[in-house]
Formats: sequence, structure tokens, C-alpha cells
Amino acid sequence: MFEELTVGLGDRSYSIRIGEGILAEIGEALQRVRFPRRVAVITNPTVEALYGGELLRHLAAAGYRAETIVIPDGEEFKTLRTLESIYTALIEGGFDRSSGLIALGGGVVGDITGFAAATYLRGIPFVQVPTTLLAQVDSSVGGKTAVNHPLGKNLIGAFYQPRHVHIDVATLTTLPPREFAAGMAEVVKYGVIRDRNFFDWLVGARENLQRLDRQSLVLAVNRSCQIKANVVENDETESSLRAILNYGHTFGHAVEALAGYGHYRHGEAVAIGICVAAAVSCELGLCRAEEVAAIRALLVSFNLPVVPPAFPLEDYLRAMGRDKKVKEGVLRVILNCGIGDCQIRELSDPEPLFTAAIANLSEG
Ligand SMILES: NC(=O)c1ccc[n+]([C@@H]2O[C@H](COP(=O)([O-])OP(=O)(O)OC[C@H]3O[C@@H](n4cnc5c(N)ncnc54)[C@H](O)[C@@H]3O)[C@@H](O)[C@H]2O)c1
Ligand SMILES: O=C(O)C(=O)C[C@@H](O)[C@H](O)[C@H](O)COP(=O)(O)O
Ligand SMILES: [Zn+2]
Repeated sequence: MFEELTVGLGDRSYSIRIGEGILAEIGEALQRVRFPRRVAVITNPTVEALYGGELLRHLAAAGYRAETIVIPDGEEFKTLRTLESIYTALIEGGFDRSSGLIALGGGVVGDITGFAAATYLRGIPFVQVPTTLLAQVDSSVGGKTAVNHPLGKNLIGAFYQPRHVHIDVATLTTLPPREFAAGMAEVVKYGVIRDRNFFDWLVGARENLQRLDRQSLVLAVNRSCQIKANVVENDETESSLRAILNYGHTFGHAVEALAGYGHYRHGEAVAIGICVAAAVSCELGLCRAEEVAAIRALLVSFNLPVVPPAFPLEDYLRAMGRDKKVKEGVLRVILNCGIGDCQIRELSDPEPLFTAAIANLSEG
């Protein structure tokens, strides 16, 4: 049994299949999209040890000739250097334009594999098999692919959609609690920007989600993917609406870059960024203090950090100045209007707003 969604993008439309124990169905899913028979599975040592063998068996049983390329585990390896090592393995392995890539792992593997697929031989097809909560609810969908630059997150990348997204929530049983929490930050994001009922449901479903209740997990992943798919269908390349998916990320990416990639999990930095965005929204009268408190409480209930690390404000402002949403030097941020709605706002004078927001959050 599985749920299936479609990301409708014309001739680049693709399905997202969500279920428990559906890794065994990967062969059939690939056949349906006429995926090439020669496949490179990109993964890392942690995920390879857990699911690599099983995936290769299912692929072989369905007639796919698959080899594995293992890259190091960690955000600090989401780099041009790792990307080059993937190209080298593909060239040495004789992968040609009639080959495809499968990303097996979390968002790091997914983002770098997607970018490798977008650029190798000017583009070969790829499929996402996400194994972290964060990748299942967010990074595997929508076609943002990238690597980091020492000066900023995801600064080198491309929009390039997968042919299929295959989500087996059973893989979450091996996920460390810290990684599960990180994924919940992006789930909370969807509630705050787009769906008040979903936000309220999350408040009540916390215990079920944390004990990995199958029904609750599928519902949370499904609703998150629905919201993301809908936004992406309406603005694939972030000319406007898609920027709302970046709620909490302007400050969150600055936290990741300043602390050094890998220190905070991406989702942890986003949780802090969401609190800062909510506090700025409150400063501007877009939401009430009780709503900021409710957002913060939900993130805390999932064991996420909510206090910005104490870097100088100038450092935060410089890092945020490199955000991809900056236009003609002006910072653009996503602010929540209450809970369940949001807007994109230019901030010509961000300093006092962020000073007040950080001070409020640091006080608790
Ligand atoms: N493209 C997008 O739209 C998008 C969206 C959100 C985040 N991202 C990116 O995703 C990345 C974060 O992804 P992430 O949080 O998945 O981190 P990650 O890819 O580093 O994975 C987290 C850890 O979990 C391990 N792991 C993966 N699956 C596992 C499993 N089933 N059991 C046990 N361990 C497992 C990994 O080896 C890793 O150590 C960031 O680089 C972020 O920028 C991209
Ligand atoms: O899909 C999107 O659009 C997002 O913004 C989703 C974010 O959760 C994700 O972290 C994304 O990689 C950030 O994009 P960036 O353009 O700010 O690098
Ligand atoms: Zn994110």
C-alpha cells in the first residue's frame, strides 16, 4: 500500500510514491518511467551499510545493472571536490548518456547527486530515494540541486527535476533522533507558511510522530510533499512564490555558514531561523507574540534549538547578504502572517529588526 502524488510540470512531471516497506517496489517504479538500465547509486557509507545491499538486490531482480558510488558522510562534504569525485567515478565506470543516477540517502546525497545528474554529459536522468525525514518531506522534491561554497550555502547548483521520488518511511526506523528532529523543522515550516490545520495537527501528533507511528508519519510526509509540490508547480524556478519555502532559511543558512558546515544540522539551523523570522514578523505587526511562542514551543517539543548562536550581528548581516533572495543589495525575507500564511518582504533596514528579534529569543 502506498500514496502517490504528482508534481505537475508538463513533460517533466513526476510521481512521489510514499509508503512503508516499498523499497522492494523500486524496480517497478523505475520501469514505469523508462529509467535507463545502467545505474549508478550514489550514497554514503552510513546509508550504504543500512540499505545499499537491499536496493542493489531489488534493482538486479528488476533487470537493472547497478553500481554504487560512495561519497563521505556529512554536510561538510557537499562540495565541488566531492562532486568531482562523482564525475571521476562515472567517467572511469564508463557511464554514458544512456545511464541514470539514484540518490540513496539524506539531503546531502540528494542535492549533490541531483547536481551531478544535471551536469554530467550535460544531463542524465536521476531518481531520489530519500532516507532521512528531511529528505522525504523536502529536499527530494522540487529539483533544487546544489553544492555549498565556503562563503555560502547551495551557491552553486541548478534546477533539475528527478524522474521519480521513492519514499519508504520504514527507513526512518534507523534514523538517529537528532536527524528526525531536524526533519521536523521543515515539516513545521509548511504548517507555519501554508496550513494552520496542519500546524495544529502537528501539535497533537507529536508523540505519535516521535514513536514513528506509521500512519502519522505517512500523513506528515504526504502533506509536506503536497504543499511543496503545489508551490513548485506554480513557480518552479523561484521567480516569486517558491521563495516561501525558504521561510527560516535566510537566517538559518547564515547560522550554518558561520558555525561551519556540519556543526548544526540543516534542520536545526532552520528551526533557529524560523524563530528569528517569527520574531521579526512580530516586530512588524504581522503576527502576535502568542503565535511566536506557539511556533517556538512546537519546535522545542521536537527537541530543536531555538536560540541563535552568539555571533556578532554584523557577521549575520554579511552572511545573509549572500542569500540567493537578495536583489540589488536588498535583503528579502519570508515573514509569517499569523500561523498558516506568509509573505515575502524586502527589508531595507534589517539591522534593528534582527537586533530586536535576536534579543527577544535570547531572553527566552
Ligand atoms: N534541495 C532542497 O530542496 C533541499 C531542501 C532541504 C534541505 N536541503 C539540503 O539537505 C541537506 C540536509 O539533509 P539531511 O538533513 O537529510 O542531512 P544528511 O543528508 O546529512 O543526513 C543526515 C545523517 O543521517 C544519515 N542517514 C541518512 N539516512 C539514514 C537512515 N535511514 N538511517 C540512519 N542514518 C541515516 C546520513 O548518513 C547523515 O549522517 C542540507 O545540505 C540542505 O541544504 C535541500
Ligand atoms: O525547495 C525550496 O525552494 C526550498 O527553499 C527548500 C529549502 O528547505 C531548502 O533548504 C533549499 O535547499 C534552500 O534553497 P536555497 O535556494 O536557499 O539554497
Ligand atoms: Zn531547508
